Amino acid sequence: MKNVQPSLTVSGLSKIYLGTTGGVRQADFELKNGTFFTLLGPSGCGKTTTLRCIAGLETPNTGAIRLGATTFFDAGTGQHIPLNRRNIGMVFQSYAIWPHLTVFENVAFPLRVGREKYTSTQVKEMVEKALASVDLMGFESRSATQLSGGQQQRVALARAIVKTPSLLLLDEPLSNLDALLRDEMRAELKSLQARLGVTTIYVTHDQAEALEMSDLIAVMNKGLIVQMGTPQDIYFRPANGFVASFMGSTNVIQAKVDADVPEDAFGSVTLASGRKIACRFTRSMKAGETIVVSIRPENIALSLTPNGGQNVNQIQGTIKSAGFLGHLIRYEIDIGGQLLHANVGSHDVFEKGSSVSVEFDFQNALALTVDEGDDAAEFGRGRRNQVAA
Ligand SMILES: Nc1ncnc2c1ncn2[C@@H]1O[C@H](COP(=O)(O)OP(=O)(O)OP(=O)(O)O)[C@@H](O)[C@H]1O
Repeated sequence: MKNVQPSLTVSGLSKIYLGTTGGVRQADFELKNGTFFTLLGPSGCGKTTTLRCIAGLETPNTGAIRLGATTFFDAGTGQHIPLNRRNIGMVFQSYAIWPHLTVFENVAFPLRVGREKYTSTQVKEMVEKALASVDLMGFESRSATQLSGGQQQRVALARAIVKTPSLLLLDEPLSNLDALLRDEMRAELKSLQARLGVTTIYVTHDQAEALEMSDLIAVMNKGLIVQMGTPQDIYFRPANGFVASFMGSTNVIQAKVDADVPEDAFGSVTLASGRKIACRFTRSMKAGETIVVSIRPENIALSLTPNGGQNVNQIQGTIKSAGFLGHLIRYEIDIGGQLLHANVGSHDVFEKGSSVSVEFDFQNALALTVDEGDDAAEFGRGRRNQVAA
């Protein structure tokens, strides 16, 4: 890492909207050149605010933003480079394509209004290159209104890259497309970004999108970056209960720590039912602390009689419901007032109401802190405990 010139450095960035508590607080990140970086989090967590500060559309309250040797913004020195001098390409959810202009003129727009002057041959070359990158050759003279949603999105992308930006900012660019097209565009967008090698910041609230496309993800909650890491880090090693539950597909149940546990160790916790289980702790925790335990549905085995084994938790539960998913059945199991989901092979059929042995390895039960500001009790029930198939 040491020898790589950081492409974008954001340090101590805060922007809180006047008279509100909304915005972003103390965001810090450094992106290597060419990184696909995603700001991921629920609605209102501050993703767009962060992006707008980097673009120069908002003036931060504190912090600094640097791209290589260029300071975009520094609250300490008062430096502030305006948007049109940051060489940034942007695409938003609403494509902001001009309906009265042709595809060519939409893409050429940044070349016509910028400070730099281009000859008509240069404009033609640059627009054609950008249109070829998004697979829209031959559409130059079409009116933007004669395009499908997906094609309009490509035009917006072509316009964002026509000046070969140093930074590409994408704010939920796929959310207006239907599910099938969205999937297709994810792969296309990722390969276009890799081809261009442009550092990209992508805003989304869609976990799958973030996992599939990113080199690095920052999960945000209530204005704060609560975890930053690779998709694998975020998925397999969530920093706390909020990240685990936000990433979906996991059981998040409330528990209390039985005795002090050091970092990177196994320890015992007590569930709401009074049942004790062993968990893996990635950080030290104190006796009596309220925590959440994350257990992935695919790591739970069900049987009519306990199989037991070394380093395996065994809890008795009752099948509440079953959902057939083809190759899997997704069971909802009551374990003494708390609900767990288990995805098991569809050859293992259990009747509703039957008593089952619920088993999972100690190491697959991850003890996590409850995120600051979130109510621990919220994690043990209701929506927070819902897991996607
Ligand atoms: N111009 C503004 N004035 C006042 N408050 C604002 C303004 N823009 C955003 N906010 C508030 O700041 C918070 C963060 O908003 P932001 O748009 O950054 O969230 P987000 O994570 O991008 O959400 P979404 O996914 O819904 O777009 C929200 O509470 C929002 O209501």
